[in-house]
Amino acid sequence: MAAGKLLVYLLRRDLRVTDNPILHHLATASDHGFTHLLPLYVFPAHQIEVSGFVKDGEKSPYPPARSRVGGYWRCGPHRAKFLAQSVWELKENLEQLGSGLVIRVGDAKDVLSSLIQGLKDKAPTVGAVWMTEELSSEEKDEQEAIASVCSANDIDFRLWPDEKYFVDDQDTGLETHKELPDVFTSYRKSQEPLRDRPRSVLPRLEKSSLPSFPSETSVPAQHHPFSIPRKLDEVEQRLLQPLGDILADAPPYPDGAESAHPFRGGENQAQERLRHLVKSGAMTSYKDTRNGLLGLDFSTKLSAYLALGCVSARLVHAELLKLEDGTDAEYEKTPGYGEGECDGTAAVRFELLWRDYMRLCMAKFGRKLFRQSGFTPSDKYDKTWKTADKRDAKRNQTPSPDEIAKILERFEKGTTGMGLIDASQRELLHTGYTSNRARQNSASFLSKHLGIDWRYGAEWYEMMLVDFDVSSNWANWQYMAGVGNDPRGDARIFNPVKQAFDYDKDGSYVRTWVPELKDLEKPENVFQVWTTNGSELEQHGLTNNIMVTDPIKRIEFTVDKKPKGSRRSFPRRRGQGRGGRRGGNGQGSGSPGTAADAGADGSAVHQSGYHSSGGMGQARGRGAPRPPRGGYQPRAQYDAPQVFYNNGYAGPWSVDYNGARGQGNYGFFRGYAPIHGQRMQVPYRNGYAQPMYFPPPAMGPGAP
Ligand SMILES: Cc1cc2nc3c(=O)[nH]c(=O)nc-3n(C[C@H](O)[C@H](O)[C@H](O)COP(=O)(O)OP(=O)(O)OC[C@H]3O[C@@H](n4cnc5c(N)ncnc54)[C@H](O)[C@@H]3O)c2cc1C
Repeated sequence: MAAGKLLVYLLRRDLRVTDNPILHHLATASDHGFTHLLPLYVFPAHQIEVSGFVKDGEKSPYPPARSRVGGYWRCGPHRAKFLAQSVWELKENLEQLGSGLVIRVGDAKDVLSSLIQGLKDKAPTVGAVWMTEELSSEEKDEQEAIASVCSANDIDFRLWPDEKYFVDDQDTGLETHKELPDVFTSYRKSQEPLRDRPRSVLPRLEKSSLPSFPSETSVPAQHHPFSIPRKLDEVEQRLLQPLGDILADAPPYPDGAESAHPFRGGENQAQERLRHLVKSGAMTSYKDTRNGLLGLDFSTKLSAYLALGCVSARLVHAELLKLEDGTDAEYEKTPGYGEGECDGTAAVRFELLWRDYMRLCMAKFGRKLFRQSGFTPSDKYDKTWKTADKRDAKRNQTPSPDEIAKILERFEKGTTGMGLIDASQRELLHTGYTSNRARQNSASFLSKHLGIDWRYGAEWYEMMLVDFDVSSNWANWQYMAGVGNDPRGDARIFNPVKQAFDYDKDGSYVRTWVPELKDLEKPENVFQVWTTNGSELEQHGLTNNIMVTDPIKRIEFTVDKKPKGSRRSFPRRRGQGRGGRRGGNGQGSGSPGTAADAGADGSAVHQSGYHSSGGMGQARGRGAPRPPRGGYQPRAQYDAPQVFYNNGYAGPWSVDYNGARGQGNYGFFRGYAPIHGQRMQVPYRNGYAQPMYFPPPAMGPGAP
């Protein structure tokens, strides 16, 4: 090996050669002084189980990579695979540039120490270690550990800013992270217009422009007791093998169900996906489709690539600019070509800013990201969570810790009896992905409806999500659990039945992922199977199904009021006309439970809670929930809640959203919400459920 100076570039979540500041610097600066470059990726033993790489007869020196609260694997099979593919593609791309990638497993500081020792007194010697800075606590600890290894060996260490985000850290206007507003809207306003914010993408690297890759024989082998296979499928297999069955008796993959995220990892795949999204018009229509639940293109599915740094947010922005400015003939036929920013592309930027914001919150609040009380200041925190851990449970916790453990298992498997939640959980289990809408509902269900420690959910997601990202996941869970930076806190609760009616009108999504329910006639039964009448249950072999006999939560969803201005039923109809489909559904005057529970206004009042406990134990609100201000806000306004309804607030509560939203829609949203309960009324006409209109009747089909 030639004499010289070697730079070790330790990659983590910057798995790309395009728009990579470190590689760009090495390829273009003439004064960095390195003759050799050793790009290094380490599968980190504390975050991903690496015992599959241990040689026969040996034992891993590292503890199992399990989560703290729920004891789950920290990285499940979907992300492990996607990560391996991304690392492999990075290796191939570096090789195409005339460089390479060394892949190792273990603790990064152990790997680095062993490399430094192995290269000691050889040429080239290790002159420096560089890595991209991350702001999460574990990654910061790792950075410090690497820095101390370097310092002990008299080696330079440098952290580079992480440039995979939308607005560059230097351009946010924040002097320190402490200045970050606690409300997203304030931060957003400080950054608008978003289209002007991102920096340009760095130029593509020329072949052979990087310092030489050291000869293979000079690079010390993986440290004991691990061995690294040379083929991608073997690496994948070693990562997956220790994980075993994630859940015993998990529902099988449903026949015919198609993953919304069938994508392979890697930066080429990311760029291909990005170009497809722009060319197909999916970016143009994003604002209208982003709340979809089934299919590939209702949303971008770029999250997993963004999380691993296979693509930078500014590259996404740059591709949108080509469409908006009409500067790339490839997009000539795409709607919106050359017409500037449209609602769809603006909404994508908006979401990318959310991602930035979650990361900045993490920087601001540090380890509070993982705290049960979240970002909430201790003096304002008064919650009690239900737990499966006997040591942590309050005395007389109801349900008991053992019962909570069973409830959690059913939540994870998707057998709660709440259709939307079960579909989402099964989709997640089988594919590693579930939509933002479904995630919000699942998180709200676990934390607010069931009152279970939200960290179980966050850890479960950490294991299962293909796109897990520490700040996006944990801060979104906090947000949904009411301990994060949602200004509405406890007042924002998603009703999964109403949400299902809104976003899965005919139940296609639930039918796809919970196939036991696919032949049920009425969506309301699909959304809560226990509401189905006895003969239909029997007909479909569901009579003894646990989702019927013991639903974890019952939400009374009454169908007994006329909507204002509504004229027709849900847009997609199967079978006969209105009367045949909606009639006699048992949800109106004859719905199960409603007659017995009829309240003063003739509609249902239902004590909703655990099937066995009859209470949520969450009557600790900080004031009555407010209706949204400023009229109906479509999702693109984002800060406006989709659903408000009571959860444990004392006293009768009556809100007329007609007035509040100013558009005359959603008039069904009124009445009393009992303590520990929710009661919703969907529009009801001639005995049939009516649609919840969007757009509002003033513009849509229900307009007078
Ligand atoms: C409980 C919960 C957990 C979540 N966990 C993660 C996670 O671990 N990793 C992750 O990337 N996202 C997470 N999200 C945010 C969001 O659900 C996903 O980013 C999105 O569903 C990914 O699909 P997509 O790429 O098609 O998103 P799109 O709708 O196409 O959005 C474009 C991009 O914007 C970003 N984005 C969108 N919504 C959000 C958001 N609410 N917060 C932060 N970034 C957002 C993502 O990078 C996404 O790829 C979570 C949301 C909730 C409610």
